Amino acid sequence: MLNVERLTVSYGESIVLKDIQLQVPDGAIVALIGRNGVGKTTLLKSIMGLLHIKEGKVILAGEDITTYSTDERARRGIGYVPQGRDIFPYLTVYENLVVGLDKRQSFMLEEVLNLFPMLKGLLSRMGGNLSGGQQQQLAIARALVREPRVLLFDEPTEGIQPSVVIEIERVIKSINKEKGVSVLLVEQYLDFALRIADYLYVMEKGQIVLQGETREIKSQSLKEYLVI
Ligand SMILES: Nc1ncnc2c1ncn2[C@@H]1O[C@H](COP(=O)(O)OP(=O)(O)OP(=O)(O)O)[C@@H](O)[C@H]1O
Repeated sequence: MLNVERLTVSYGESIVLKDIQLQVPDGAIVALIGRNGVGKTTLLKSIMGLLHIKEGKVILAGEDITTYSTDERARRGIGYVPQGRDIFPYLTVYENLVVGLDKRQSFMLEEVLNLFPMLKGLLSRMGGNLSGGQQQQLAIARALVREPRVLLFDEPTEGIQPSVVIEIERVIKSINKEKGVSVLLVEQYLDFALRIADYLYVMEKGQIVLQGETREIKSQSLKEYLVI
């Protein structure tokens, strides 16, 4: 579904991603893990077209989208739930969901709200008045209304209480199994990544240092890459 080929990205003179190869197969859940500052967010932003790519390609369903704008990538089916969630604080939950939405997509709203019953009761509440967990669910719902084929999550469990983490896990598994949405998630919460992902990539200093099927990777070797 999504292929990143030999991607190199820099901020000014400093190279932050070096020669990254990563694949999200059709219908798979892939987790990218690694310590703070190794380049995980930079990779998601590069896939989304938010950063200039120095070398390499991003391929979506066989099509080279490397030169496409962020909007064009979104239209072609890449959804993005950024770190910090980017909810509009002075828009209502409903407005946050539909802002910028095409008329064609409005019918998806009902279906998405069924995945998040909690949001149904909050539609007229201001986005800024929601808890962190509610905002995370709103950010996921907002991405889903746009019917992505592949969904990128940047640390969906960060700062979220355990009961909501379970809810988010349920939703991600459900959209993956029932809607066939492929998922790439960046995560520091190792147990969550191990529970949810079919395939894991580990990143260190801008490079992929370990990868494999989740069930085949020893959690001990993962911990070695994650402890400070
Ligand atoms: N806009 C920027 N300008 C310059 N350097 C940046 C910029 N954004 C990030 N960096 C640097 O690039 C490196 C990778 O950052 P990135 O945010 O991608 O890491 P990360 O693995 O997602 O970390 P975290 O888990 O803390 O979000 C870091 O050294 C960071 O300081």
